[in-house]
Amino acid sequence: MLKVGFVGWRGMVGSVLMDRLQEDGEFKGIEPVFFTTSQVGQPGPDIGVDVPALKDAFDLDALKALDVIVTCQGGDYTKKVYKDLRQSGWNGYWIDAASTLRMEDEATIVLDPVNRHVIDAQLARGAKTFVGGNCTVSLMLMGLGGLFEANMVEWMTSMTYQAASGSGAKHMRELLSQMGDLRDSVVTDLANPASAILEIDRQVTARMRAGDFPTENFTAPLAGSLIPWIDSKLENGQSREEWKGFVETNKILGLGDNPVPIDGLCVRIGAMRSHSQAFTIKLKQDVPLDEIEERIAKHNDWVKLIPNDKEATIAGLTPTAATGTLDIPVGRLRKLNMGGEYLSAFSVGDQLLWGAAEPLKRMLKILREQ
Ligand SMILES: NC(=O)C1=CN([C@@H]2O[C@H](COP(=O)(O)OP(=O)(O)OC[C@H]3O[C@@H](n4cnc5c(N)ncnc54)[C@H](OP(=O)(O)O)[C@@H]3O)[C@@H](O)[C@H]2O)C=CC1
Ligand SMILES: N[C@@H](CC(=O)OP(=O)(O)O)C(=O)O
Repeated sequence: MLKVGFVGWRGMVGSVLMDRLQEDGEFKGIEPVFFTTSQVGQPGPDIGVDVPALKDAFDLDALKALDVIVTCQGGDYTKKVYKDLRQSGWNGYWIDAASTLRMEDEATIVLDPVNRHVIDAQLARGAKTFVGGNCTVSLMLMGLGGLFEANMVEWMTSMTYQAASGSGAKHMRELLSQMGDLRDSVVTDLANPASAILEIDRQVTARMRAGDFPTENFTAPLAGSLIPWIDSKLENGQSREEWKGFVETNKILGLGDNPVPIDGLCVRIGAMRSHSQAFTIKLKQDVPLDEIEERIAKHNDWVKLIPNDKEATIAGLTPTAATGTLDIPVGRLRKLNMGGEYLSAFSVGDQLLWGAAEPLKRMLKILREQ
């Protein structure tokens, strides 16, 4: 039985991973050991099987006793521990949610419904480091995998609408605080249907711009607004989140010297935990829409084709519909005015499930079944 260490299990991504492992009965097939950076010696989580007290996540000797380490603790932890652990001779499997190692040669980005062939080839050549992809990239590939599988994409743009959870738990709280603050600022006028909406709007805008509006985490108002920048700036003017769209997609697909050009703008919006994306796709050929729909729908068990009409779209193609589910709704599929090779699409997905925890859970299962 594989001895599997979990680090970062009580964080937001880690908690979702714990839930999914329990739901699928995965703990029964492994010997789990739980680690912490702050609560050494405290009892481990209740997962339906006995677990030892929490161990120190920086104790290399304790880590070296493991066959597999699964970490959702974040990039700083990976930076502190991974290299020393490998240099100490540990040759176990490292499964990581953080971006730190993703583009390293020794790392494979895991999204098995899309790149099981790449994962299997890497395992066969002895690879030991497996990293979950960026959430927008994984969610895009879960939605449009059928087009990439059929080698139909010449290039693509992705314009994202990313939820607060992508920045972490504190940011989700801040979004709600901002929403509540705005509502509180006009509560009396709002209750009066005869009040002037432009006066309410003036008060709300003044509140968003006020020095004491809660923006400590986002550093800008998000509720009632948006933030068209995610992560740091690169020299070419892209944000780091935008850069990941091209490099990670092509690495996941194993396209090497023949990458598909992908670029776009990443925008934070006031959704809680589901990311949305609008795509413009240049196809290699003018393929009929019904064939495109079929390829998308048949690619995996989670993609859910939403008919391109208003009722179906507003019912099924939203963060409200997708959150908390493994569904990847894809809709707004139509040919654009630019010509038959130009396709639009819109997709949504829970960024803590397929965007973070689910690929890691499935990688652990792949190792267990080897
Ligand atoms: N948020 C996201 O959307 C995504 C995140 N990731 C990666 O996962 C990493 C972790 O992200 P996320 O889960 O959001 O981080 P969290 O901040 O929720 O958790 C990280 C760690 O903080 C510690 N912690 C301190 N106080 C608390 C508390 N009150 N409740 C829970 N944990 C606490 C825990 O470590 P300890 O038990 O040791 O104290 C926990 O493992 C990120 O840094 C990123 O690399 C990847 C994809 C998406
Ligand atoms: N950057 C993503 C979340 C995330 O954690 O991405 P990555 O795993 O690539 O660091 C977002 O803000 O929505």
